[in-house]
Parts: sequence; structure tokens; C-alpha cells
Amino acid sequence: MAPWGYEKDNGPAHWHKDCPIANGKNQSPIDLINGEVKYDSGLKPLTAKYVPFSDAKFLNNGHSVQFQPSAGNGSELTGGPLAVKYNFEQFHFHWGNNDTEGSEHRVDGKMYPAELHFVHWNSTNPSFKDAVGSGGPNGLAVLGFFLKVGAENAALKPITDLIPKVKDAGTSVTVPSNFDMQAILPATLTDYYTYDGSLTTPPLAECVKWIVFKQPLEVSAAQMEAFRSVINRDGKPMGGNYRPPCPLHDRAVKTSFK
Ligand SMILES: COc1ccc(CNS(=O)(=O)c2ccc(S(N)(=O)=O)s2)cc1
Ligand SMILES: [Zn+2]
Repeated sequence: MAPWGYEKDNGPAHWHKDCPIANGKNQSPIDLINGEVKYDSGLKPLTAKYVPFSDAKFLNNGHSVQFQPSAGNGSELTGGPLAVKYNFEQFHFHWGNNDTEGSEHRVDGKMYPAELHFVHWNSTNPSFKDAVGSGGPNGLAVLGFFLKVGAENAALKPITDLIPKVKDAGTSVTVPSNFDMQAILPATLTDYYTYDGSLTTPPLAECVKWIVFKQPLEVSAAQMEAFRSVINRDGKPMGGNYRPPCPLHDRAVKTSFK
């Protein structure tokens, strides 16, 4: 099979051939249906401590644009539904070719123009890849933020300004060391949905504690257009790099808010 992608001939409907878990019972993303979620008063806020990075790359891997520090950067996530500390691995984006589509998770069937994922791995594992393969839903913790069009996002500007430099698949740039990743996050990480799911791209491993924030972040129309200028492995616009929602099966979606 051609490398996986989001086109007719290699998109989500084909992924099960190389990754049979695609038809599993704990797949992501899902449609977050407010009438079916359950408030859990035990869900406390999360704490993310992101330290400045000395040598981080921003890259186009053919299916997303991704911020990736060198291993062992000391940034970590704790609290919320998490029982242990998770190490930061990377963040990346999913977006559409217009403002009516682009996010992976949906809320009552509504899609946002984009979704930002912060990927973290369970620090009781020796490495990120061990965490992915550790079995069960506690290998990774991914923070999902919806993006909507509005004011310019000053915290994301150093990243969206780099997009023209990684327009083509396989290209990367070094991110200036004064980039402040912490500034992207809201001051308090409250009001989220959480459920056990999977990676939304191959290998689709069912190893993810998903934490999707209710409050979208804003980015400007110009910042959205920057994403839409990115080209994929086939030389086409990368927009549309989102997997459709998967069946919930017998999973519960909990919320930290009423
Ligand atoms: C074992 O070899 C491996 C392990 C993991 C990967 C994928 N890379 S990854 O884990 O960062 C993610 C893929 C999709 C993510 S999403 N959209 O759900 O946040 S995160 C590749 C090879
Ligand atoms: Zn993602």
C-alpha cells in the first residue's frame, strides 16, 4: 500500500489493511456528545511545566507540521486524570481547507477549523516508543485544543511564522531557543473531556489518555491560511489531514466540568 495519507487511495478507509486495530473498540477521534458525557468531580486541573528548549525542530513529516524538541527536554504533565508524570514528546496540528472542517474531535457533531495536539508519554517507561507499545490507555497522554478563527495567536506566531520554511514534505527548521511553548496553553487547564482512545494516525495504537479542552484557542485567518499553504508528500495541500470520528463502543467520556 502506498504510504498512508488522507487521499482517496490511501486515506482513513484504507488504514485497517496495515493496521487492523483501526477497527478496534478504543479508536480516536470521537464525536464528544454533551448529552452522553458524565461529570466527574474527581477530575482536577492539569499542570503542564514546559521548559525552554535548546534545540527543537519544526518539521513537515508529510502528514502534519510538528514541533519536536530533542529527547529528554524536562517538560512534563501531571494531574487531571493522570496517575503519574508524563514527559512532553511533540506537538502537531490537523486542519481543513476551509473553516467548516479540520478538527479530529467534534462537539455535538461540530468540527472546528483545526486541532492542536500536545503528545506526552508515561514516564514510567524507558522511552516514548516503549510507552506507545506498553499496552493499555496510559502509555500516552495527548492534550487536544480546538482552534477557531479570531484574534491572532501571539504565542503560536513564532510557529506559524515558520510554516513557509517547511512548506514541502520532509523539510525542517530549527526553532529559536526563546520560543515559549508554555505561553500557548491557557493559564488554567480546567474544563476538559477525557476518555481512553488511540493515536489518530497509523499505527493507531490504543495507548492514549485523551484530554480535549472545551474552550477553543483562537488563531487569525492569516495563521489559518499559513497552515493551508503546507504541501503533503503528493505535492497537494495538506489540509484535510484529520481522521473522521470512530465508534465510541462501550467507553465513557468524562468531563471535569458540569
Ligand atoms: C512505535 O513506533 C511509532 C510509534 C508512534 C508513532 C506515531 N507518532 S506519535 O505517537 O507521535 C503520534 C501519532 C498520532 C498522534 S495523535 N494525532 O493521535 O496525537 S501522536 C510512530 C511510530
Ligand atoms: Zn494529532
